[in-house]
Amino acid sequence: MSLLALENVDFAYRPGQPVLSGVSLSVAPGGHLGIVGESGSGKTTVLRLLLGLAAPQGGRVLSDGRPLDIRSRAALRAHRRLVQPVFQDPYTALDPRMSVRRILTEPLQALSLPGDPAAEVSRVLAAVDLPPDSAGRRPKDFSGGQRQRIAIARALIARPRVLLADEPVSALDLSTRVRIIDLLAGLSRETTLVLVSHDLAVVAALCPHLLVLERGRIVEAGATRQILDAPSHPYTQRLLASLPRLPR
Ligand SMILES: Nc1ncnc2c1ncn2[C@@H]1O[C@H](COP(=O)(O)OP(=O)(O)OP(=O)(O)O)[C@@H](O)[C@H]1O
Repeated sequence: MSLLALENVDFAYRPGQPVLSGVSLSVAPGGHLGIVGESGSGKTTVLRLLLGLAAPQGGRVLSDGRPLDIRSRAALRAHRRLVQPVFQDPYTALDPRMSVRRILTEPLQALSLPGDPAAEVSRVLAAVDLPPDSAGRRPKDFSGGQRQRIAIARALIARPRVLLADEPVSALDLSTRVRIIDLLAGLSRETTLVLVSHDLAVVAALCPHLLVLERGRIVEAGATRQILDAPSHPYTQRLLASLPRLPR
């Protein structure tokens, strides 16, 4: 069964201006999914719906097989335990006034998760390769790549089954990018990644499944390697020609 799905979803921020039309997708355990498309094609909006930050006007979002009603606090809490986000910019994603310990333990409190917070903080800091004494420091004491590690640790502390990542490395320099990609690639089998990225090399490295969005519609979906090798839709062909390619 899928962990997360969109079924025939329509969405508009403003009436009469559709942003997503008839979008269906399904995230199976371990089936890392990459989402690509031109700027404005609706990638971030797909992630917002998957996160439960907005509800579609047509179709439905399935959370662990059940229709998600974001008006229900209980349903949203259950959904947040299933799905956690990582955003693009590690500089704005972390509250500068908080210690790393507080940043990391906040989701535990918000979701009333069991377990010893100190042990959980140690667990996730180790998972993202940060030293244990990071907990007492503040975001300003860390580099961009280290801040993104903190953001990933915050997402992981709730032991989500799906990590939704919106351009998680595009704000980082090249060598840091590679290290964060390695970190995401090494996620435990229990965590499935849904990744939006402009960088096809990043998507190809992390996601065996790919979905191509053009102006709010899916024009191609399937095995990443197959689509990159032989894109069947003209939009995908143009997109591949205009985006950075994976060196082979
Ligand atoms: N909060 C909003 N209110 C109104 N329109 C919005 C809002 N957010 C996005 N849009 C519009 O919805 C469309 C899709 O935006 P979205 O951010 O999902 O695209 P994207 O593919 O993620 O783009 P990018 O790659 O530039 O981040 C765009 O036309 C955008 O202008």
